[in-house]
Amino acid sequence: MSELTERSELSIKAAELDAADELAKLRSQFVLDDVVYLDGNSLGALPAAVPGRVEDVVRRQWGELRIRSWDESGWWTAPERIGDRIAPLVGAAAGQIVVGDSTSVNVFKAVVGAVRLAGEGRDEILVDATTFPTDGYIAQSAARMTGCTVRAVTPRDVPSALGPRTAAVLLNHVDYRTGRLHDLPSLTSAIHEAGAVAVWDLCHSAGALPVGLDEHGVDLAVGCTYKYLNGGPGSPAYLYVRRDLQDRFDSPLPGWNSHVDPFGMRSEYEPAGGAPRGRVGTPDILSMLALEAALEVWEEVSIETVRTKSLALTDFFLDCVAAYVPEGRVESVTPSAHADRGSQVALRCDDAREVMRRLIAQGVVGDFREPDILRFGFTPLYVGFGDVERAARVLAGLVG
Ligand SMILES: Cc1ncc(COP(=O)(O)O)c(C=O)c1O
Ligand SMILES: Nc1c(O)cccc1C(=O)C[C@H](N)C(=O)O
Repeated sequence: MSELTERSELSIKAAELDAADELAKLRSQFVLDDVVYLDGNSLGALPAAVPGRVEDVVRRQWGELRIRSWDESGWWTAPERIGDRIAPLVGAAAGQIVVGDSTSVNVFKAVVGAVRLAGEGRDEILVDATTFPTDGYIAQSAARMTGCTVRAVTPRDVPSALGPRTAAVLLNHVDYRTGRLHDLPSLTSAIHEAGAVAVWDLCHSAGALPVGLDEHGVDLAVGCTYKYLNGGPGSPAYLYVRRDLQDRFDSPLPGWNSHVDPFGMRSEYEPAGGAPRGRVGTPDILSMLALEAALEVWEEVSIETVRTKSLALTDFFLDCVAAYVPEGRVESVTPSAHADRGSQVALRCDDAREVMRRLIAQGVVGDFREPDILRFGFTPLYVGFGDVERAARVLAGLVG
């Protein structure tokens, strides 16, 4: 088939897929221009509801109500309330997620908390060898503080690395570089069989695919909200502590916001019950309420529908790349099996840094990851099949 015929066939296919896409209407709920935005796995696009909400929070809630807003505008309870909004997206019942702090800080709370839950005689922390670096750094420090050692293990090798000394295992649900989706149900169950505590980092899966935290008995989980949840730059992260562990969860950062009686101003620490035990200090209200507005877009969306579209988008991108880009010029390092794929496609390419720079200059925004990865994230709420076809076509024009 000639290149031109192939191109028009894929363009027609893209138009058909867009016409049949039940999520296509959501794109208007985001502020987007004619750029193809495939970097929502780093920073999600701006939901149209956010600017007005932030304006109200600043001008009315802060400007007019001032201190009264802690009660009257629901500021004080925002961490748990917004946690409950995230909960269904990651398969958690209400009352187990608290929003606040960065992912890194929550990794620290979760890993130290996990080691403390694991109890005596367990002094090894296994960490995903392919992890996003911050998790590894934090785990190292958590280990030093708790008298543990850290061992880096590739997720698929975790079952054979587990033993009677394993206290906690920190894993990424989706690999930030390759887009590989790890098998959360079976790894969690192997960790439990060994008597250890499972901590999952959901940064690259929450809002892109079903996680099933409760269903799979995950112990602790953390995630950011600025990627597929579109909370905005630096929006607060979250911590999940499974309900039956909450009474034993011993936070290494027991700030006054997690006290059972914060305004009692007591010198003795007594932890609150439930999700608020994961709080630390005063919540970052402006970012948090921007996130709350951003989450409204999920009101009528099921995460299963999002997953179906996500897989269709990444499949279609791989098809378009295969059709347009000369063979051997780029190589996908993202698994082709749906069961192993998150919501991104990573293409290895020798001159990836320069190619991404030129792609961005031509209106296709992905990102470059060391050493040679072109990374494209597909946010089903606002990316369409026409975007996908255009991205592959522009890429082919650059590398062909
Ligand atoms: C898997 C993963 N964990 C953690 C982080 C970052 O943590 P923080 O929100 O503390 O910057 C990222 C991305 O920045 C990430 O991809
Ligand atoms: N959090 C980020 C930031 O503050 C600046 C630039 C990028 C980020 C990211 O989130 C990177 C992202 N976690 C990644 O997967 O590479």
